[in-house]
Amino acid sequence: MSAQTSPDSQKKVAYLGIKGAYSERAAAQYFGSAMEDVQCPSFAVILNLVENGDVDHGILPIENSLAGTVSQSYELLTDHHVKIQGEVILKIEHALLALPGTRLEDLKQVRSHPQALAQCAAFLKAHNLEPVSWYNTAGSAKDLAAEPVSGVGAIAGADVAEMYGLDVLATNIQDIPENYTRFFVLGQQEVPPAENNKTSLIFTTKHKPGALVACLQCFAGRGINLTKIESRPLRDRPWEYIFYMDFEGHTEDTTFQAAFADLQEHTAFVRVLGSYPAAVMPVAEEK
Ligand SMILES: O=C(O)C(=O)C[C@]1(C(=O)O)C=C[C@@H](O)C=C1
Repeated sequence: MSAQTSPDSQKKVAYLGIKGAYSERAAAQYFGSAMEDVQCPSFAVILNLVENGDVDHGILPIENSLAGTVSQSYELLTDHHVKIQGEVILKIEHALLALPGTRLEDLKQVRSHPQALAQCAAFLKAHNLEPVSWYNTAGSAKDLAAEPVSGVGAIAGADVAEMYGLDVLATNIQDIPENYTRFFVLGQQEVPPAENNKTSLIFTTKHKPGALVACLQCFAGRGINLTKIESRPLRDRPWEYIFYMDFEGHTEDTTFQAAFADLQEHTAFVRVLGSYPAAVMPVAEEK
């Protein structure tokens, strides 16, 4: 982990990887220049830093429109007491990078973050390339440049090639051109309502027939829109599940408060992960 020095007024923001990583771009999209980078080797380090107040914010990828949920992120949000304060949606366009002079047909292996490898599965298969997991997209490019290995490429954003002295062999190699990752902005405190809010919460049901329907009805019956639902196994209770849900609204809205009070009657455990301003989808660039 390394922090780059900057004026005191700037927010310390922890993200996975190094300059050029998608998490760094998401952070820059959200905070602009008011940010001091705290580069982290894993998502777990980010959560620890935020929870202990060692940074102001953390950036955590939560789901990708192609590869789905980043399950480790949900597990970390369950285990750590932090608040979701915002969300960012970033368009992800992957490129295949390699050591200068390498041709596509020279490559046998490609390194990248598992999420990026999953998003480019069709390209890798079509070119008979073996995916190799790396801690971060930009990190896989930097490490390849620092310790060159022939026959190995890296998947990262195309502009990362220039940063670390690599060639771009192919661009837009994700399975579907419209590829987006949603990130949470984490902090320690709740944030006040903005114009369009969302609230994320986790709960377990009372494990009886209709329990989940009753939970959903607390919100549906009050006209509160559900925007995401996800279930994960409870690690210590096989075949029981924890539910992650995102709703439109803020915990300070009276309707939301009524729904939440009702929900507490139907759940064995419930926790609000945070209310935050909803992100806007990036506008498609003119071709
Ligand atoms: O490796 C990176 O650059 C990251 O920021 C991580 C991450 C992820 O875990 O989803 C972020 C966005 C992309 O979807 C691929 C990788």
